[in-house]
Amino acid sequence: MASLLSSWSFNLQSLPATYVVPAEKRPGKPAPISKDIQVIDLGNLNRGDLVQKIIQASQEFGLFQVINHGVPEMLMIDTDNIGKEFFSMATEENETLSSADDAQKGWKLYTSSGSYIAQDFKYWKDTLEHSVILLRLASKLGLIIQQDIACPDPSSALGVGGHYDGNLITILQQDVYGLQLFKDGQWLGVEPLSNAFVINIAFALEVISNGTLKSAMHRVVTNSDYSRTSLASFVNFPFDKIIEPAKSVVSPSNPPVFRGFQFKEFFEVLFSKNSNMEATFEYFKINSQASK
Ligand SMILES: O=C(O)CCC(=O)C(=O)O
Ligand SMILES: [Fe+2]
Repeated sequence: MASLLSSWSFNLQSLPATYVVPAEKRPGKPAPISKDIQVIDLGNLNRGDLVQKIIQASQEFGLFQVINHGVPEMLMIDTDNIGKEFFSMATEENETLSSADDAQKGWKLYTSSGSYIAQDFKYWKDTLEHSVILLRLASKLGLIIQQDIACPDPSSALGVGGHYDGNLITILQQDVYGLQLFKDGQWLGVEPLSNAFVINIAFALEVISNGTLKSAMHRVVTNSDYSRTSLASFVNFPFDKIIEPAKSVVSPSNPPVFRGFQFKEFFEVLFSKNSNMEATFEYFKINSQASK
């Protein structure tokens, strides 16, 4: 395992060349925080209005925030602090925790990208990843804690490059600004709110909704003043689960836009297409004229 960024990157004067993102993918000028991204109060609406609001936000942005979700703010702060504490622990301690058989153990500790994303440059982040299997729901939940260290050159680096998540939805907690959403040709900043979860529509839900709900293209930028910790819970499926447009949403007048596939196939195709998300989406579309 390459050394964790957290162990060597403090007080660097310049960005090491391997972290310099190719010019066309660099963050460029700072994106404004968008006031259009909805913050939905789960405690304040009747169910019908709430469902409408969530559907609308999922169609329009593919990303929204929720407050009054029932998770105590103190617990969210404590969890964030545990993430920070973990990454500030002595390096040797962290690195002896990690080994080649991480996949079998159900957790991984790594720097830069996850294993299925092949990149010729590195992302400015460390990740601790857990895989939790919820047997009763027959689903899988991946929990990751990520840390983007204060970066010597935020305009040339990325915490995570632009991507869509492949799972059902992602539930995310962020403490410092960094998350951005791509919409209508521009990057919009997602406001960090200490009491909110960001909900991200991911590719499998776009497929299940037959393209009605849009998965959100997003990325993470770094900054030079603060380290950023985020916790993301990925609601996943067992790898052999068939993902396809729900029977209740397809009809002769609304034919399926995506073909059915095994969940694991998404990651295989993504890998075979060198992490090109658009090409991966196209691969699963029945008719490539279909809108995205
Ligand atoms: O750190 C974040 O806010 C988002 C991370 C992310 O997009 C991912 O890991 O898929
Ligand atoms: Fe993501």
